Amino acid sequence: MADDDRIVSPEPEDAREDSVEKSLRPQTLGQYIGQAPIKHELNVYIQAAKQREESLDHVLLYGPPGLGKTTLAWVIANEMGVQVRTTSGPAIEKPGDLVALLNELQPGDILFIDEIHRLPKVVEEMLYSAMEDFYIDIVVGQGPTAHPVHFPLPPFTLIGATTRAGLLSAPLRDRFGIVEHMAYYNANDLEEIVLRSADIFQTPIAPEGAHAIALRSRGTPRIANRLLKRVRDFAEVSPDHDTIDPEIVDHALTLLRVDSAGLDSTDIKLLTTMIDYYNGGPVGLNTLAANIGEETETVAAMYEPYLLQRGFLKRTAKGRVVTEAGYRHLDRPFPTAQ
Ligand SMILES: Nc1ncnc2c1ncn2[C@@H]1O[C@H](COP(=O)(O)OP(=O)(O)OP(=O)(O)O)[C@@H](O)[C@H]1O
Ligand SMILES: [Mg+2]
Repeated sequence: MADDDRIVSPEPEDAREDSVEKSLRPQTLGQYIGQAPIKHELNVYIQAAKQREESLDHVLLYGPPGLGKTTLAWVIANEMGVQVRTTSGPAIEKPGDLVALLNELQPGDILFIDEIHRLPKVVEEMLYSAMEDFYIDIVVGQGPTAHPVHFPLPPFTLIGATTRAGLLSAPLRDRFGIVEHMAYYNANDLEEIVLRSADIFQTPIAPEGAHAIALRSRGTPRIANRLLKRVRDFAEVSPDHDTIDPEIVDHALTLLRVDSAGLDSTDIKLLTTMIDYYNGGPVGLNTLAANIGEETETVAAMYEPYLLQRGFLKRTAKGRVVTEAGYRHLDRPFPTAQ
């Protein structure tokens, strides 16, 4: 199965899912569920910036895909009462693309750059003066007529989002006054997100049903919303379930091969390969990836983070090791030292 076909992939499935997501996006900090420490901090900075009638300091949001970075950027714009322009690192190919974007900003506006770790170096370097002192120097013309032009910018806020904070250069990272790490959501927050989305879809759901979906959503709102949509289909065609309850959730997600902890068949293959062929580890990531027929990068980015976070896997100096909780989840006896 290709990675982007995984029902529990944290990446958006397609353009259709993208548009459903837009309809589910909270508009205000009050509607934004979970991430309490981040909301609290941002609320202070937003109120302070508004009182001083200044633009908000630049914000860097980092964390795994699907946790609500893009959503939060729109919420911030809404709370500040400013416009937001969105783009992404790979979309800004040359300095002229950045100039065009910056040129359209009104004072206080937000420029949102997704996947900011993928900005070309020349563009990144232009951002330094833009972020720090609100100007850029560009060279106009070619050959003997080329001359530098000093281009002042309105005060603006850059919001950068990245799943790979470690790939950002220090000079860029240091220019963000506000740096927030997005954490996986707990089951209560995900339950609330599912209930809110079901309300928007006008789908009847029991709180226990929402909780059952939450437990299988890998700490990720995007996955919670996707599982809700799939379960809703099952509930709608089922003669004896008009409300989503734990029974129909279990039925639907078992058919879709998402287990009680949100693991799919690849996650399980990964863990059982480690147990059956390597005594639970330690195993190197490359070896493991080759064994289950996946790219190392894919295992590192898509499978491992959640297994680590759930405590089914741990990293050691010698490689990855299946934990006792991992064995228990698979109903396998944990080997005791002899
Ligand atoms: N705190 C939240 N409360 C309610 N819904 C949320 C929250 N966070 C995210 N969502 C929902 O989850 C979906 C994914 O969020 P979003 O697109 O912002 O994720 P992302 O972190 O930008 O992902 P990516 O890294 O793939 O760009 C959206 O449909 C959004 O409505
Ligand atoms: Mg996003």
